[in-house]
Amino acid sequence: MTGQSASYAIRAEKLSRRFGDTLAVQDLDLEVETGRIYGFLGPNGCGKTTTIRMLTGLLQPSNGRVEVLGCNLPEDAEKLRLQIGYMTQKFSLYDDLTIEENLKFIAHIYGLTARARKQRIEELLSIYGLQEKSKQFAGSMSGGQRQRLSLAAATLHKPKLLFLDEPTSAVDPENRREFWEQLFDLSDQGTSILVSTHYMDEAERCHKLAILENGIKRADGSPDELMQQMGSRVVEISSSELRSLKQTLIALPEIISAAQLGARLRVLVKDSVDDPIGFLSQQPSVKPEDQLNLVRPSLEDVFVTCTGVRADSGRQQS
Ligand SMILES: Nc1ncnc2c1ncn2[C@@H]1O[C@H](COP(=O)(O)OP(=O)(O)OP(=O)(O)O)[C@@H](O)[C@H]1O
Repeated sequence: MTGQSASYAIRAEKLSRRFGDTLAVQDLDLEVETGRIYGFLGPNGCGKTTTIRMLTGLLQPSNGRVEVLGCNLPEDAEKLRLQIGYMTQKFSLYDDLTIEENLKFIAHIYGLTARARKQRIEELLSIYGLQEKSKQFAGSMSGGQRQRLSLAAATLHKPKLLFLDEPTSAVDPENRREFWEQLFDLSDQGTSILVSTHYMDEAERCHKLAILENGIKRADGSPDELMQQMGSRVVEISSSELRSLKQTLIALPEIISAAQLGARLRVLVKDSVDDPIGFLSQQPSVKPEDQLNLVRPSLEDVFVTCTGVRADSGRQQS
């Protein structure tokens, strides 16, 4: 790949990976700008981990080209190693070492001198609010603390690029929010971040994201761009007969999905319908007293329009 690579932390062209008969990742083109947070949004099994492993140089692609921080992979994987941080889905630290011992161990691996090690560990314990717990065994920490320790370990060597594979799947909403504040601090300091998730609220925080399904990128862009260009419009219907209304509407070819939200039915209508409210009002199952409103799309609507499934379930939407 040539030109413009300085402004991109990651560039991939036609990246593919096959496992036997399974095409886990298929012809993925990707551009992640330096200093930005880029998300992979998709259900379990859509190829997020496989892609991340190829981008870190840990897994050889079956096809395609990858350039990460100016290194061509897989040839330059060793050169890249010290410049990236990788937080995997599983807690990969030692339960029977304390928080401080875990960080010391990682610092040894990165070859920090005793002085640099002490200074950096103190800094990390403070950034991630772990000073009071530094002598506690990692195995006895809460989900949120483990996650903070994992982030401290992944950033110990101040990597330019950070890969986070579903980093918040085991933590509560408050810890998730705090975790994202820390990611924005890192991004503000110039760190590029690639994060995979199946949470809509997390995806919406990314500067840009790619929606993945069955190893294929269905759409990419900023959350706003994706919502503006989604190819459908959203109508919410308040009615007394939501269950039967839903069944009749989803049988229409113009309707992408209809999902009940409390007392309302959220209906995705294809863009080919000029006047979605007029169209729905004419349906015999919609009663004159029903209330119909055109509403702002959410990222979940984008996801359903692109894939026909919900990101957090993998099930077919109806
Ligand atoms: N080492 C492997 N051998 C065989 N198949 C694999 C291997 N790794 C991944 N796969 C398959 O590739 C597909 C994508 O898996 P991948 O783990 O990348 O998805 P994912 O989106 O990260 O989901 P999850 O969050 O569940 O890990 C799946 O069908 C999976 O079974």
